[in-house]
Amino acid sequence: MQDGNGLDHLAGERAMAQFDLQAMKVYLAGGQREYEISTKMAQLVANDPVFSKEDRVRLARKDLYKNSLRKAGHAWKTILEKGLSEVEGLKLRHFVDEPTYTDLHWGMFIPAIKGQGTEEQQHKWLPLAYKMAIIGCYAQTELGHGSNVQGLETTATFDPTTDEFIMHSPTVTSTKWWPGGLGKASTHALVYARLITDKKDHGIHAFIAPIRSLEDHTPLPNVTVGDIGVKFGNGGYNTMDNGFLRFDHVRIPRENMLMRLATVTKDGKYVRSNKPRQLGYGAMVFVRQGIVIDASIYLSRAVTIAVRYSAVRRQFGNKDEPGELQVIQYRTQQSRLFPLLATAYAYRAVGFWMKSLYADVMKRLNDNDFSTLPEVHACTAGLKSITTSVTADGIEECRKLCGGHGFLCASGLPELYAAYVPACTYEGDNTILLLQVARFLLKTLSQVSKVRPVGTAAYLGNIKQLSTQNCKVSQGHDWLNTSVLLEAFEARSARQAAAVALRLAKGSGSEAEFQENTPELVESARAHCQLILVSKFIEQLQTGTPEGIRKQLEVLCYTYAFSQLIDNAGDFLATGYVTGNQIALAKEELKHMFDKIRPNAVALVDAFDHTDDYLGSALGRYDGDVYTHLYKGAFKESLNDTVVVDGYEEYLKPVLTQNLWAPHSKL
Ligand SMILES: CCCCCCCCCCCCCCCCCCCCCC(=O)SCCNC(=O)CCNC(=O)[C@H](O)C(C)(C)COP(=O)(O)OP(=O)(O)OC[C@H]1O[C@@H](n2cnc3c(N)ncnc32)[C@H](O)[C@@H]1OP(=O)(O)O
Ligand SMILES: Cc1cc2nc3c(=O)[nH]c(=O)nc-3n(C[C@H](O)[C@H](O)[C@H](O)COP(=O)(O)OP(=O)(O)OC[C@H]3O[C@@H](n4cnc5c(N)ncnc54)[C@H](O)[C@@H]3O)c2cc1C
Repeated sequence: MQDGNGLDHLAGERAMAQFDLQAMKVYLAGGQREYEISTKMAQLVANDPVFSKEDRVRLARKDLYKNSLRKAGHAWKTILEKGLSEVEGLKLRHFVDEPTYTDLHWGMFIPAIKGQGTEEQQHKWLPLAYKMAIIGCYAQTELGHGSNVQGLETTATFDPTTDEFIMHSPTVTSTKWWPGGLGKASTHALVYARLITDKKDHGIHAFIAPIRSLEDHTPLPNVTVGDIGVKFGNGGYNTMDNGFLRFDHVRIPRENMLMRLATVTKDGKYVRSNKPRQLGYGAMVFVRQGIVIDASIYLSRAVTIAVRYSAVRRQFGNKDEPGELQVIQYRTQQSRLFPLLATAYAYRAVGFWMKSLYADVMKRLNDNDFSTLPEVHACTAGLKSITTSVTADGIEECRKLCGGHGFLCASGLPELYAAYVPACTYEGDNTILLLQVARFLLKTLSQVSKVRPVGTAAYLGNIKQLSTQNCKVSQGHDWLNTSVLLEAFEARSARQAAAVALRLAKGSGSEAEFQENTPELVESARAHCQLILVSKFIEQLQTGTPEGIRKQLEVLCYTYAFSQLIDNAGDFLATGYVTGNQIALAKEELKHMFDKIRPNAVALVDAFDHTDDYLGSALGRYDGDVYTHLYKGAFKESLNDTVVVDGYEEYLKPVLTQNLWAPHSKL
């Protein structure tokens, strides 16, 4: 059997690297301490058989889910027994690499209580949640409404005679539908419902509703709850018990309404705090900011697989070189693969920045400073949208880049895609989120003469200059100036936003006109987000990047920016800021960047430091021994458990042995 020469090829690839690999690993991990924790947790998970991912795509749903419960329980036990810190626990969860109920418990239930609960409520619920004596989920979406949160139908009606809320699901469409962890695991749900006091509807508020017995886990009286069914793909998101939930006049104590933003008194009086109601969306902002770095991780996994495999795989050849060519040598392969590699790096850098942005807004909110909230909302919503869409498409592109073998589950790519693609929908449908960004841009532009825009919208303060001056690039290397590049992205975004704002301003201001212009609004939001991504990648590079990796990061940064410019050339040209010739010059520069990436490509994906266990891919193995492992893998296929397939006697043999012509055959 041919072993594909994989080992030799990747060793040769690694020898070509022109940067400090270790420094890059530390940079991508977010620092030396994070790097050490990451390495430790990756080993811990890889060496523990309970966390094995083997056969995940072959398990029936019930077994898959039970195994996922086993892993989550074991993870929790490991965290407690080893006394792991929060950062270590999160890393452990990361390497376990399975969506599960604990994600929603820690990722949304707890943050929502922290953000919306009073101090007293936090003291009551958080200790229980922290020791997992209760398991919580985030029950917002219903069968009838997900994006339109204000349209939710579940009611929480206050009964002053008993000092309780009556939780009720009045219609089929009011059934809670989708919450992760709700289906089978949760004991409590954070329910978003219409608050009604004295027949008055005060809109959507959050309530903690017990849903399962803490004694035997059975649903509480008048609660109907279960799993919504099998989802897209094998394995993937099917380890999660996304659930449904209905209440039939279920009573909960008044104190179970989270009352930081609004209160209902014992006698039924509704009192709003002076804090903005948008703080009720805080858990979503928290998760959205984290999704950007997650996008980088998922994309980097796919890219690692595709780059390593492209260096191992050989097809055709040319007269000038002996043997067949590695497919990574082909320009078309590079032009599809290297921008994705650069994108994974870009999202990592921007993800780091998002963390600081979020930390800053939290500090401000604690000091009752709400001034940056709209910008942070636009940023988190927009970048969540762009990065998840690009990553989902990027994983699929990596699958295609691996040819036929990419279609096998052994490549790791189909399951990666299935687990990732719902990120385009959950935590806000990506189009809905871009429309939020567009509304923010319109509002900012409408106030630009009075209020100087700040943060990521600051460039809109220069709208006049950006609308009148054109791009100065006359030779390819003119593009290798970050201010020239940034100005191009700023001008394109400012002009697109201004154009649609002007069109709307000329109209009657009706909702129908707004709707008519939503495609352009979405495009302008996308342009704004692409500008943020490019500018923050550049900014991150300019702030203390170690010498041994700076050059490579610059190459990746230009690769990212040029590919964005070229992929969106239509928009750039339509704004009139750049010419066709300038785009052509950027294309040439991009090819030069590919030449610089090529000798470093394998080392650049090694720097992501994904272990073989975590990647779970025969094509993306560190040693490049692809063919041996694909071949060995086939013997794990359950159809090969017997040499003669089950079903032969009943169904194959009769076909083979009847020896009759089909009645109407003309053969
Ligand atoms: C192993 C064990 C080990 C243990 C170890 C530990 C393991 C731990 C593991 C931990 C891992 C963690 C990972 C988590 C994973 C999670 C997975 C994901 C799950 C997915 C969850 C979900 O899927 S959960 C549902 C999300 N469902 C949406 O996402 C609905 C979208 N729909 C909207 O989001 C709104 O509905 C929409 C459109 C804005 C209209 O809102 P609306 O109706 O109120 O109307 P408007 O548009 O008028 O907005 C009114 C004004 O609010 C402003 N504004 C709007 N939103 C704002 C906001 N967020 N912040 C600030 N401001 C905001 C806006 O800008 C306006 O401002 P202005 O008035 O100034 O213009
Ligand atoms: C795997 C997964 C996990 C989830 N986990 C949770 C959870 O834990 N808790 C929870 O509460 N929810 C959860 N959800 C639900 C999720 O948050 C919603 O599905 C999401 O917010 C989208 O809402 P929707 O389903 O109502 O889509 P819809 O809004 O019905 O979208 C359908 C289509 O209509 C378009 N559309 C809708 N409104 C407009 C508009 N105004 N303008 C233009 N286009 C529009 C959308 O762009 C989309 O193309 C989960 C969903 C998934 C898939």
